[in-house]
Amino acid sequence: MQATSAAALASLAQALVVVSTPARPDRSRRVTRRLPSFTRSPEDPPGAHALSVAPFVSIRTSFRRFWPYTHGLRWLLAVSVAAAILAAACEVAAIRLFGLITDEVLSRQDLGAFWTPALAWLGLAAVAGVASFAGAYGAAVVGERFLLRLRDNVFEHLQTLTPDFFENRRLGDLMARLTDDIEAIEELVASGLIRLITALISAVFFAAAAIYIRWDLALVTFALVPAFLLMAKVFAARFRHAAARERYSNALMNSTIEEALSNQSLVQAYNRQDAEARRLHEAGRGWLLANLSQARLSSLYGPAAQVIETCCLLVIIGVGAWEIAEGRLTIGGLLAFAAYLAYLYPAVQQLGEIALTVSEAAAGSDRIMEVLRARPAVSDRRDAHLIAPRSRGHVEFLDVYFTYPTRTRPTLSGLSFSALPGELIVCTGPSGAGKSTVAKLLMRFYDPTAGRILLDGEDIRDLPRHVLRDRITLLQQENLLFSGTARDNIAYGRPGAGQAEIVEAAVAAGAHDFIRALPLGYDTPIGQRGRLLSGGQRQRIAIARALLRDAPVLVLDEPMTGLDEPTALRIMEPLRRLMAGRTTILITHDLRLVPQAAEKVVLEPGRDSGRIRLRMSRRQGATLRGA
Ligand SMILES: Nc1ncnc2c1ncn2[C@@H]1O[C@H](COP(=O)(O)OP(=O)(O)OP(=O)(O)O)[C@@H](O)[C@H]1O
Repeated sequence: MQATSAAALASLAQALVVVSTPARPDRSRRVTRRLPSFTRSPEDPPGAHALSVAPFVSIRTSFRRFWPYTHGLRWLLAVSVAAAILAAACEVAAIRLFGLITDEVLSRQDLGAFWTPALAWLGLAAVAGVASFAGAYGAAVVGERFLLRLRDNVFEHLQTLTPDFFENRRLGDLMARLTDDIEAIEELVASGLIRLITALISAVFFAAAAIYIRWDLALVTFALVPAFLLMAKVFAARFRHAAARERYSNALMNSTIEEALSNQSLVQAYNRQDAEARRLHEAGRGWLLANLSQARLSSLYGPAAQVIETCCLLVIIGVGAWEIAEGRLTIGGLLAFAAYLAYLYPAVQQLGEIALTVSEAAAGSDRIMEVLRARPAVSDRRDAHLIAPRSRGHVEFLDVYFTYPTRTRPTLSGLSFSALPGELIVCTGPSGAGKSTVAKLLMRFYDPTAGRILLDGEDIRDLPRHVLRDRITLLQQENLLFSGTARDNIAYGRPGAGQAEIVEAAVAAGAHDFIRALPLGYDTPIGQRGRLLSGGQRQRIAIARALLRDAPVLVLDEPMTGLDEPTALRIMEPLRRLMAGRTTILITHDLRLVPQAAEKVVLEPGRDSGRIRLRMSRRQGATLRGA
């Protein structure tokens, strides 16, 4: 008889535990993906070498680095934790009521005793519901605001880096860092922290409640808790490597997609669609392998935890049945005890899972830390100051030497020239001689290795970079336009410019007529990088933008590139208007459109030493501007 009731109890307890086991929250808002080993795999498609693996940083260092971003959100973080704790406390009390109902109502078959605890239970459920909502929503607000703030900050930092940083990286990889990796940090610092505190406090609550009912029985079952934690520790180390591998293959895949799609006209013109599809397939396969290995680890973790949980359950049922038979425990007491454990183990298990999520998040954090550690090739001096409020536009290169950081041979060796205010200097020479490098040095994208560059007699390193760049307009070889409207692109030269000024600049640039003929006039979208326009039209928009900017120094880097002769001739007039009254450095290897008499700086790669020699000829007479 006793054996039958013990068996019934056991199955009841089992059912209770199954039913009352709380739903486990998603471990991560991102899909978690893991892999055990991390070396660049032979499956990596070509181009993988352009990606680097971020060095591992300790989780504590990552946390300390990003914790300040929670500033102003910490109160909400505390509220979320408090609400989650309140919800857990309500659950503890509800389980107690359940035990009470079992003993007082079900065992004694006394319906009269049912109503008071039932109402109390209902009240607790309502409070727990509100608290859960507040906790979850509060955590979401903290997480999202944290993400926004961190992304803004990382993006701002990226914009302080000089163009060489971007030239040495793949855009898809940077995009992945600004999206997925930043989310990973959020899981480490904001939602991860909330989950950790909540799980810890829930574990303490349910453990205390179980001890309250039967401390000796509780101690027996707690003995298995360290097994959970040990298991999580073993898994966590593998997860970190797996996540790093996944981050890497994700970035590789993003880069492949970004490059293939942004160069579609080239891909199609060269019939390379299949090759690009294969490249993406290989990158996708790498990602697939990474995800499958992660899935293996995740799938192993669940059943392993289940085994430990089942051991605990069997101990409770066995000992509990015996205790009831001995009259030392009521059925309600055993059920409540089992229910507490049913809540306790997921909380403990969640603690273990948080360790895994944090390990995974750390892989994303490593990649963001790497970006944040990057320093611009040039920076403002502490004592950088504004010299004259208006620049005359006198540019001088004094014995300038320059070697690119990734090169050993100098690109410029002892370059000297001077452009007086309003003067035109033509910088010419064969391809690769260093002409565009002159523009990069003047804009301070790099600093000379030796020698000085002066603007109005002051070393440009003594000027704040934004002041220097306000005084120089760069019209690049490749016309860089945004995907907005014609108006947006011209106004980019001077934010806040009115319609009349925009039209005036467009008229002077010879762009007004074709813009007016566009379907929506100035409001016509010009496509990604202005690709809905012709090369000459793009150039004229760029000239209008430069006119609006109205800086005293103008650097024209191969302004006729890609234009046929008639188009180039049509551009000459707007260019002349742009150059009028400005110091102009015209970089070109094509002297056909440059008057013979223009003053020239000729860059020549040296024949014997491989160094670059400078020959400069200054001639008087008509210049392009005056022609
Ligand atoms: N970011 C860079 N990092 C390393 N080397 C570079 C970088 N940019 C240019 N170089 C090298 O510096 C040299 C000069 O390049 P630059 O672009 O100044 O030549 P250029 O005279 O303007 O050529 P072109 O007329 O073909 O545009 C080249 O050998 C080039 O490979």
